[in-house]
Amino acid sequence: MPPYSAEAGAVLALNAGSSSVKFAVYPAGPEARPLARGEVEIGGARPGFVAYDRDGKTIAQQSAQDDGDADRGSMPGIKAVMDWLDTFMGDTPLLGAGHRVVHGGERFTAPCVITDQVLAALDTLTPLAPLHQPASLAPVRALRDHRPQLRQVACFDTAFHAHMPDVAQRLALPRTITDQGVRRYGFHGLSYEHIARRLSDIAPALAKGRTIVAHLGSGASLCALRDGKSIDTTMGFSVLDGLVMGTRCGHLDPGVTLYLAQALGYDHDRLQHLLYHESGLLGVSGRSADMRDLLAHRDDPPVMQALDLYIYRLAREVAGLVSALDGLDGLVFTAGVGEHTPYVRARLCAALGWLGVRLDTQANDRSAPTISAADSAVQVRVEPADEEDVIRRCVLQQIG
Ligand SMILES: Nc1ncnc2c1ncn2[C@@H]1O[C@H](COP(=O)(O)OP(=O)(O)O)[C@@H](O)[C@H]1O
Ligand SMILES: CC(=O)OP(=O)(O)O
Ligand SMILES: [Mg+2]
Repeated sequence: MPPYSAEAGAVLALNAGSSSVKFAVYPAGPEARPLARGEVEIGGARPGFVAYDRDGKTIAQQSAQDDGDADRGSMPGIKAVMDWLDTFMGDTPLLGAGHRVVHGGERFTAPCVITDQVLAALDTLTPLAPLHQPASLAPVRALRDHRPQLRQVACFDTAFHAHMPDVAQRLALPRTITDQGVRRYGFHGLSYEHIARRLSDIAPALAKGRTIVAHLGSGASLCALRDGKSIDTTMGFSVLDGLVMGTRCGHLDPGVTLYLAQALGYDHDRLQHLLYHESGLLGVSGRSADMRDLLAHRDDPPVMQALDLYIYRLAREVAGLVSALDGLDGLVFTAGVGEHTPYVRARLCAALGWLGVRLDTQANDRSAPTISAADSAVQVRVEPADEEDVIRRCVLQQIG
């Protein structure tokens, strides 16, 4: 039985990303500490799920069977989590579940309860995020099948950027096109919202200032925060823009896609696969999309080229956002690579030396909360990503 007042009930937060679904169960009250959290691996070497208690102890571990459980579309992983949750919760009612939904389009700029109509509207956004949107909505459907009465809430990755200035949203295309929603949206908004809130708690001066947050995971983007609000970000119309990512290309001259289509006969599906799954660190290194693997093979020249390009493009994009912000007070690293890779942080900070960024090498090596030196003109921090907490707050607000 969970160690809290059972009558109060609990809420579930599901964060479907490109390589996993993270989940957390919380007491339905002001307490932000999850009762349990875990991760569903989709595909990969060991599909299945694992859950941890409040102290990080493994309390459930289950491998998917060999009968197609790795298929994300049918979300058997979620079913396994729900079965486990039924036991874990005992008589405690589950009051609601919240989901990270990658695309809210022009219509959904705030969290909302998912009705049949909302779900149908979110389905129509799939062409805007062809791989992520179905992955976001699959857990919604799986939960609806498992618990038809459960209230579900959608929390949008795009919403945090909905009020960026017009120049940051606009593409230099004819208005007949941009009027149809072809514009820059930005993503990873739940992660940025969490960091903005954290900064207001732990570094209020920085929270009011000009800060760039580097969300470096499988997908990667930067967000320029002024007074805690997004004023620009590196992902745009799609999750392909901006930084070099694990398997995505980042910023790419559109002429390349025209050339591939015309001269090399690439059709839509082949182009999509190339840009989403075969490019980025994987494409350049020819070895892996995983930063840990790449760091272990730095003596391999294509691996080093991939790392060099990753850092170079990060530094260029940071410089672009410094211009948008008219300067820089803070730089915050978050998500898998951002939190766990001193090498990437050290190289990026070295490339930003011209801005007065100075690193405390020892603090960086142990991924301390503050990794800039005392004489640095920019405060550099490391903060764990916690999209689940943002989802928790949205659920409590919507069902409260
Ligand atoms: N300890 C680590 N050292 C280096 N890289 C790591 C470490 N842990 C995770 N990563 C990197 O983080 C990536 C996943 O980040 P994460 O934020 O969990 O991604 P997502 O939420 O997009 O699935 C992995 O591909 C891996 O490259
Ligand atoms: C928006 C996006 O790229 O998400 P992820 O990092 O989970 O792939
Ligand atoms: Mg993520």
